[in-house]
Amino acid sequence: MTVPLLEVRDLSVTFRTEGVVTQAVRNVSFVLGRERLGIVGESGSGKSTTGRAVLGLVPAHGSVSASRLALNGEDLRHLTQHQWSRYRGRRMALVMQDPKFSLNPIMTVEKQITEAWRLHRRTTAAEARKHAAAMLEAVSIDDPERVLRLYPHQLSGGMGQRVMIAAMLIAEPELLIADEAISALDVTVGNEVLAILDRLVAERGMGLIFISHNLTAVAGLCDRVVVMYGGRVVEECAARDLAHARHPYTRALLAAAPSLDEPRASLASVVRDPAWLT
Ligand SMILES: Nc1ncnc2c1ncn2[C@@H]1O[C@H](COP(=O)(O)OP(=O)(O)OP(=O)(O)O)[C@@H](O)[C@H]1O
Repeated sequence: MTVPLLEVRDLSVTFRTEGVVTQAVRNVSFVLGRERLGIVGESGSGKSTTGRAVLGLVPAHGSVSASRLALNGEDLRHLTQHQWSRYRGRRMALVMQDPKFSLNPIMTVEKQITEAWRLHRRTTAAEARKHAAAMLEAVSIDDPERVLRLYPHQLSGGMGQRVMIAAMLIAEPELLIADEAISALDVTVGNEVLAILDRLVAERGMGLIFISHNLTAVAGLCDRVVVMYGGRVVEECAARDLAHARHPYTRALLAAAPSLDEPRASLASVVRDPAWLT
């Protein structure tokens, strides 16, 4: 039997802040191969917390439990912070929403891309620079030698996001988690970034978890989709079947998805059924 790239079983995350308990993720289970899995759901449904728990990035006031959390069969549940940082540096990576906040403003593009990579490998600065330039080419940046010398404020949003992707992929991770990775970009630039992710995931045989509000992007990019509501998975289907999803919440999400040619229902007007949470 082949071991899946990622196994998540009965994942729960609870936050305790000033006496208030929030159950952000409740018994979430899914399996990921070297494929693209979309996680969709409205704001607060637990998508990001699920992604962060897989990466060992839940803050200390959150408690995480799972009956299985494994990367290529390796149990991740009892890793120390040091072990987590090694997994994140080499085997798993996160691309977040806004490169403005993810890139270090006082580091050149070259430094951003090579720094984490050099921590894990013995390599010269010249070799690292060559590799970084090749990564910039892989994310369709023209004139990489020039761009390596720039600082984040000199990059457009789309270029910043490509630099982030280059920085995350230089270590050749097996799993990439993209959390609202195109939400801060305009439609055209967002589509370009999607096309780059699509190509890189296929070329490198990675697994991708693509967390997004954008059902159109998810349906276009992903193989399978998990729909979350109130911290739970309420539906899982092939991305091509998303338009025919059965669950009333997924249907409501689809009805509320923005469209250029017709007005859409507001998600706030959806009647919510407590039974979805049981
Ligand atoms: N660090 C945190 N401390 C306390 N509560 C948190 C924290 N992070 C998330 N939560 C809570 O957990 C729940 C799920 O949030 P989460 O960010 O995972 O949802 P989401 O579906 O990713 O939403 P969005 O699309 O707005 O990012 C929410 O109720 C949120 O307020």
